[in-house]
Amino acid sequence: MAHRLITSTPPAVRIRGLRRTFGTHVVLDDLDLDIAPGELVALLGRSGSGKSTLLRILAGLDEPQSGTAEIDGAASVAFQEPRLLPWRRVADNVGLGLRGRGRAERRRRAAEVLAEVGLTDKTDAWPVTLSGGQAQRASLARALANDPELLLLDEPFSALDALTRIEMHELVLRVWREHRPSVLLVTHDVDEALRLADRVIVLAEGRIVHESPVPAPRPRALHDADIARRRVELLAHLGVVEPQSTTAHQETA
Ligand SMILES: Nc1ncnc2c1ncn2[C@@H]1O[C@H](COP(=O)(O)OP(=O)(O)OP(=O)(O)O)[C@@H](O)[C@H]1O
Repeated sequence: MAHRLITSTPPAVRIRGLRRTFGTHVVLDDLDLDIAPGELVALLGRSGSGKSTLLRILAGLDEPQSGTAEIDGAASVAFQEPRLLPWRRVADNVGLGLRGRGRAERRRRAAEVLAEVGLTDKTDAWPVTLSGGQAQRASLARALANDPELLLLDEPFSALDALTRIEMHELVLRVWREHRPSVLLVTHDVDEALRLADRVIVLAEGRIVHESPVPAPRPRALHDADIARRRVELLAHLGVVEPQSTTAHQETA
């Protein structure tokens, strides 16, 4: 089943027939997906369903056995762990992706994106002195530094406490509104997906088994009937609740 977005503009990401196996284990199985320019897509799936593998392929960190993943422009990635180099100050970490530019230009751009994520006061700090939330902001700043057309986020909020996570949601939405990259956000958290995404997709057995556009304007109330119905639907596709409760909920929603 092909999952294509009907759009008049060419997609920012075009994935066709993607297949990745590890030995006999088929992780991605003939996967098709389009992401529109400026679209924020959340990717849900059970542990081991291949979410990170897909993201790594898009980031150029892994190769599929067959199929294509085309990106219109540059991609940057932020991981669950901030992955800051401990022997470099925050601004130098943020400037790492700006190879080919002079040191002064890297510093200037690092200062710009650090201001954007609210970390100006940590410009010259060592990574070890940052809180978890600050380190994740620095990681986001590094991903933004080269002004990517595609931002790949691999569970960047999952290790954060609930309040910091909400702050990060707001930050990502602000950055996204301002720069309008396409975003692919890998998450385990159905509510996070429903709060942030234009479209939520579910990966299982190497394929996209469900997708749910989320038309509600932001900020979103998670108790809204439409969102609540989508949550039950998504949980059913993740195998967390019985499919019949989706139907029951739909009838009452
Ligand atoms: N380098 C590798 N060598 C062998 N198997 C791998 C490798 N990378 C991933 N896998 C396997 O591929 C499957 C998918 O892994 P992946 O990390 O993409 O899943 P995921 O959906 O991101 O999981 P999680 O939510 O737990 O992070 C898993 O079964 C994993 O063990």
